[in-house]
Amino acid sequence: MSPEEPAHGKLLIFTAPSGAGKTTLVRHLLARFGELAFSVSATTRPPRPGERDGIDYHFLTPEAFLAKVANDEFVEYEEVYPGRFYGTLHSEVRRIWAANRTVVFDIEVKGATAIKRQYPEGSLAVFVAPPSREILFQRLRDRSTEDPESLRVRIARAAEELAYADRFDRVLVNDDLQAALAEAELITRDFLNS
Ligand SMILES: Nc1ncnc2c1ncn2[C@@H]1O[C@H](COP(=O)(O)OP(=O)(O)OP(=O)(O)O)[C@@H](O)[C@H]1O
Ligand SMILES: Nc1nc2c(ncn2[C@@H]2O[C@H](COP(=O)(O)O)[C@@H](O)[C@H]2O)c(=O)[nH]1
Repeated sequence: MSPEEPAHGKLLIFTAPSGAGKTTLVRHLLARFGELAFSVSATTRPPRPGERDGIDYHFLTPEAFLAKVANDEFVEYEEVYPGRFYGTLHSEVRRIWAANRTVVFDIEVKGATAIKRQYPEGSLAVFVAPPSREILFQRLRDRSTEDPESLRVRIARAAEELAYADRFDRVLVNDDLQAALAEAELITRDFLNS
């Protein structure tokens, strides 16, 4: 923990391969539970249509991102795809805990593991599993956010990430969306009340 962080609050981590549905679940939970606040990650990838700087991500140049790395401003960071960095800022965790809220993360498996390692107390990590690899890849294709090369890289990485499921506290299978949203709500309510 960085020395300036206030008393340790709770952390709710949603992790999964790309396309499994963690952003969909997290958005729903943020609308449903006022106690939660989203940890806005920093990234060097360009914004997708409709994404807003400071809301969906802090969109940074590679130079600005690496300056923050050198300045020890990240809880964790990963080069998730070649040349594409993503990281959790200490300032986000501090901001949310200072407001007495629980930090919610939408993060890939290595970053989730790093956060769990740094905050073993007060954290819950939920792995969102797709019903099958084929459905996962189909969802990624249907989302239509990636160019063919990015899609290929995400699918290759997703195959590796599926093997991480057992390392987290809970596995939530995102098959029928309404059922998955209901289960995510139950998990969140139990965690907030714990
Ligand atoms: N249960 C579901 N049934 C059908 N489609 C779904 C379901 N859950 C999510 N989707 C759709 O699948 C796509 C991927 O979902 P989402 O963007 O939430 O995944 P993600 O895990 O956040 O991916 P990434 O890591 O790439 O950001 C989206 O188009 C979303 O609307
Ligand atoms: N290690 C981290 N991974 C992160 C962070 N923020 C997001 N992510 C994950 O990156 C991939 C790709 O995201 P996308 O928005 O380009 O689809 C996805 O798995 C995110 O969850 C972070 O701060 N650290």
